[in-house]
Amino acid sequence: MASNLSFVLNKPNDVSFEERPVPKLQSPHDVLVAINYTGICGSDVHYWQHGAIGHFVVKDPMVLGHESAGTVVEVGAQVTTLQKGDRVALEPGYPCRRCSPCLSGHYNLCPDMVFAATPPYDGTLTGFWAAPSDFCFKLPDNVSLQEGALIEPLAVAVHIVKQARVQPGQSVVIMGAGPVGLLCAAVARAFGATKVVSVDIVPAKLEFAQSYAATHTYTSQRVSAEENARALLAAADLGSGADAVIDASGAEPSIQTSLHVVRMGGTYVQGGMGKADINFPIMALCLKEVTARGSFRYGSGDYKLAIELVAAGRVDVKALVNGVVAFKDAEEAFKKVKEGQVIKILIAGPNEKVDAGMDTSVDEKKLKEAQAAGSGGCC
Ligand SMILES: NC(=O)c1ccc[n+]([C@@H]2O[C@H](COP(=O)([O-])OP(=O)(O)OC[C@H]3O[C@@H](n4cnc5c(N)ncnc54)[C@H](O)[C@@H]3O)[C@@H](O)[C@H]2O)c1
Ligand SMILES: OC[C@H](O)C(O)[C@@H](O)CO
Repeated sequence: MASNLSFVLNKPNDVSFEERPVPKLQSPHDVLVAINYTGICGSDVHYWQHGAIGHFVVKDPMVLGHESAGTVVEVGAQVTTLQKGDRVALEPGYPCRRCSPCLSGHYNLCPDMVFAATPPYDGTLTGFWAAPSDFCFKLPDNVSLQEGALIEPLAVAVHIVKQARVQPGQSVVIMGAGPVGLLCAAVARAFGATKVVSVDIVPAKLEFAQSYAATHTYTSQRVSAEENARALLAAADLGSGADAVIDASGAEPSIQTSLHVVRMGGTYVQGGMGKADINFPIMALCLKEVTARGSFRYGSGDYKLAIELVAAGRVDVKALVNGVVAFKDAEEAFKKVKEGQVIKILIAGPNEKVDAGMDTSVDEKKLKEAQAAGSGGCC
């Protein structure tokens, strides 16, 4: 059997490569998948740097990674939907299927969720991954395995935009032009929004957003939230407010501005995960009868729709990928994400050949801007 080398976080800033046993199928409904590509999420970087996100604390060594695509190498006796050789996007969280949220169709809210690279559970930066077959989504022939690794963050964006109930012809403002915000912009366009405004504090990110999916951009100012909102509405010609505002930054000033940007009776969605508690303009929420919703990971139908959007050419995920590195260079890739040098970088599986080296050249100006800005923080 090929290598099951795994990229393990031992403690903050201490990672190692370990050969681990190839996982066994736990049920006849499971499949074994050889991992081809894995993207890095802000939460992976946060665990690597801090060893914890909220009450999720890395106490024992944990394999990182949860944005993966791979190839089926073994199928359980009861699996009817997949066969060996199928290329799949992996949904990395497995709910209990028995609790009230699961039975009501909101399995992403399952309190007993087993989620990859969320302690105490290992992640997908490994050679082989065993998973329930209904959480492995076959990729159409025109969707590559590298695109498959982007389905996870795209499903996050699909869920957020669904929570915003975006309708054709509407205006949507998206705070944050990191991978999640950019993908929200692309999904909002695919849902028929005619005005999509990307907002960030880093001009270089907005330059990319404009070339990607945004119809308008706005550089957030260090002024009061009301003043910032007024300038944003004027800059994007949004009149008295946007139909929907999505926070994909987690930053307190962005959340505050959002409530002053949304129109009377509009919708606000909290997708970003920053500080647990902030000052929130609750009077604006009340007086404008704003509908506010949270958004957590993804649920029924989100992976399927994410794949369909890519297959149909409605969302371009390839444009976000700056490069692919070999498995042995995983820590370097983490450093590049932390330093804001890339939008998305993929790590090839330990048994995967990497043909072209990534372009590691760094635009010093963009890097400095990104480092100075930081972000709302992860989770
Ligand atoms: N809800 C979920 O299930 C879920 C899933 C994945 C990620 N997230 C969260 O979504 C957020 C975005 O994820 P990401 O990977 O794109 O992160 P990211 O850090 O790459 O992007 C955040 C962006 O927000 C910008 N920003 C910071 N302060 C701002 C401000 N005041 N106004 C406007 N923009 C500002 C940053 O410059 C950055 O471009 C993070 O908070 C992450 O934790 C949520
Ligand atoms: O995309 C899924 C997210 O990264 C996870 O929920 C993470 O933020 C916490 O485990």
